[in-house]
Amino acid sequence: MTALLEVEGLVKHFVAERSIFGRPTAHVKAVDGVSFTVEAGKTLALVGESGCGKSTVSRLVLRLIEPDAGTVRFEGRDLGALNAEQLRAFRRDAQLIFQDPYASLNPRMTVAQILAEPLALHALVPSARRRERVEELLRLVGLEPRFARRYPHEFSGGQRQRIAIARALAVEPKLIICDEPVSALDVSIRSQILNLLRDLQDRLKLAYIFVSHDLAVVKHIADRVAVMNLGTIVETADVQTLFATPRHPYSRALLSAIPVPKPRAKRSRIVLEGELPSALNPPQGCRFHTRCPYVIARCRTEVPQLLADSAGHSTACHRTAELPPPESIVPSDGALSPVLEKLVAAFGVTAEGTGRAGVGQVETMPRA
Ligand SMILES: Nc1ncnc2c1ncn2[C@@H]1O[C@H](COP(=O)(O)OP(=O)(O)OP(=O)(O)O)[C@@H](O)[C@H]1O
Repeated sequence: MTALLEVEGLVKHFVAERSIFGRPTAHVKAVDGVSFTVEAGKTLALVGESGCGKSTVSRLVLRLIEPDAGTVRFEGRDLGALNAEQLRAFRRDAQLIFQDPYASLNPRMTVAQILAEPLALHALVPSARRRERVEELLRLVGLEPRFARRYPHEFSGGQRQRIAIARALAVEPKLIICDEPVSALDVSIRSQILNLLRDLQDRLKLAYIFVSHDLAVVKHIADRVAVMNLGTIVETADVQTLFATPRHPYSRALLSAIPVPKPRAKRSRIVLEGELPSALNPPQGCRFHTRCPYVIARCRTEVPQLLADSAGHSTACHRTAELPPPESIVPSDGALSPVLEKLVAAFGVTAEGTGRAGVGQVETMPRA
């Protein structure tokens, strides 16, 4: 069966510097050969530190920017080969929800106008039925229909994200890209929005690409996870598999950086040593080698391929077979899974008091 979305070999380099004659002299390798699939009705989480290329992948998938190379197929059709009318139809099928709903909602429009706009644009509902559909959409995201007359500034952050979700749903999409949809929200309402997204997925058979730097949130929502580092995917697996047996040293470091809810709990956070590389000048060979505790000579010269095992767990690391099992390096006070189960219950905890790096960030120290 064909996946809803198939992304293959996607590349996007941005010009970072030009000579005085206007010729490009430096490029940011934002996305450099990314491949993944998303099944209908399922969630793929794209995780990684800030600047690893998650948002650029999202914009490429939605064809908001053109790739330098690679293909994106939606329901088997190459988006690069669509004519204007087909691209318009695709824009209905695939929607985007942003981190900051306030910035994405027009402050001068009422909620009714905001939700009616896509209905009119895609000629989905006759004008006489629009009010009814707006009320239906509000109920779908847990808001009262009487809110339709209000403006975005009259709502809380969580309510505004519900309005943004309702607007995305107005066109009955098959895929929604959620770009850090709960990062800007209060911890107390993050779980409400995540539960809403899951509930809507079950009811409407939606597929999500869930972009996040926060693995604790990802555990709660994803079916599959793709871990990105400097424009490439280094590991991809089912969510349970990735959390229980992360293979790539970068995934292990990211997982160990999830804050533990109990301040006194023993934890063994992996603090990486070495130079923090940039997408402007990524390291040769494996892009993680400057920070990898298991680096060998081969890693400095040869790019590791993303290779899948028979269970569909893919890793791009020359040393996958030789590394110690994650249990021996991650927690010092018990198995990984129970620790993470507690995190799920308490996800959304901040990085306060857990080290210098933020949530989802790997702490990197210069090598002595
Ligand atoms: N239009 C652009 N022009 C030049 N460089 C860009 C552009 N857009 C993104 N970049 C660069 O590409 C790299 C990847 O950026 P991207 O926003 O995709 O990462 P991200 O993982 O989504 O990070 P964040 O979580 O901080 O948004 C970064 O180095 C960024 O500075």
